[in-house]
Amino acid sequence: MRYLTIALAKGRISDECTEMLESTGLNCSEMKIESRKLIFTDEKNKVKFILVKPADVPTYVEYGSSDIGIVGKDVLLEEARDLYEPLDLGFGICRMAVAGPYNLDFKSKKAYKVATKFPNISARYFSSVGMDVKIIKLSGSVELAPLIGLSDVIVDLVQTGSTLRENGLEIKEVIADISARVVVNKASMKLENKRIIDIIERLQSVVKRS
Ligand SMILES: Nc1ncnc2c1ncn2[C@@H]1O[C@H](COP(=O)(O)OP(=O)(O)OP(=O)(O)O)[C@@H](O)[C@H]1O
Ligand SMILES: O=P(O)(O)OC[C@H]1O[C@H](OP(=O)(O)OP(=O)(O)O)[C@H](O)[C@@H]1O
Repeated sequence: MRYLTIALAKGRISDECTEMLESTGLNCSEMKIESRKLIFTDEKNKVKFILVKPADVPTYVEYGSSDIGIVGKDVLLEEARDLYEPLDLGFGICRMAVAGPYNLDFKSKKAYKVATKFPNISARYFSSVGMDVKIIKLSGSVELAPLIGLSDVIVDLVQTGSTLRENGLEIKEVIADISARVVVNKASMKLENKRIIDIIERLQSVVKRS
């Protein structure tokens, strides 16, 4: 039996990911130990886990280097890869939103400058509402951009709203609800259907219980 490979997003969602996988009976406990190791093997279940940057999870899965991936919906919307997305895991919950200063009249629909880590999501959203915008790609601390005149608004993730509030910004429009999702390579779903469906069903039963 060949190993199935599961790509996990490093960072914010990785702990909840490993906990959920562990509660399905898979063994990835080694991943919780602080180390620089990026690949882990569950010999009993013939599964390998790889730890990659969130934005790279869809790439590994689309090319078949991983059969399964677990990653935020924000990354899936931004990367728009050709994958199956069979399951919402119900954690990593936040929203993708347009935000700007309290005094900005967003409804005036003028030609805004938009700072964001998500240029594709932003371009699609503003085109769908018929607004002509200039998109400025940043890598983080996006809330800073309107404060120092780099942009008029931002498109970013909002969870508690603290980052917006503490920088004098508010949500103008919500673009999408975000949470961690399971994705599957299309060929793997055919070739390893039974094993992959088994993992999805086990994850699904843990999601229902939580
Ligand atoms: N404030 C937040 N609240 C809840 N979930 C979030 C929040 N910010 C990000 N996420 C979710 O967690 C995932 C990982 O976020 P994380 O901050 O670890 O990575 P990143 O900063 O997007 O990636 P990179 O390390 O490449 O910069 C995101 O893709 C998103 O789905
Ligand atoms: O609504 P909140 O609970 O304040 O969370 C939202 C913040 O969390 C994320 O940033 P992150 O911490 O990943 O840092 P970043 O700016 O480097 O992306 C996101 O980009 C927001 O800035």
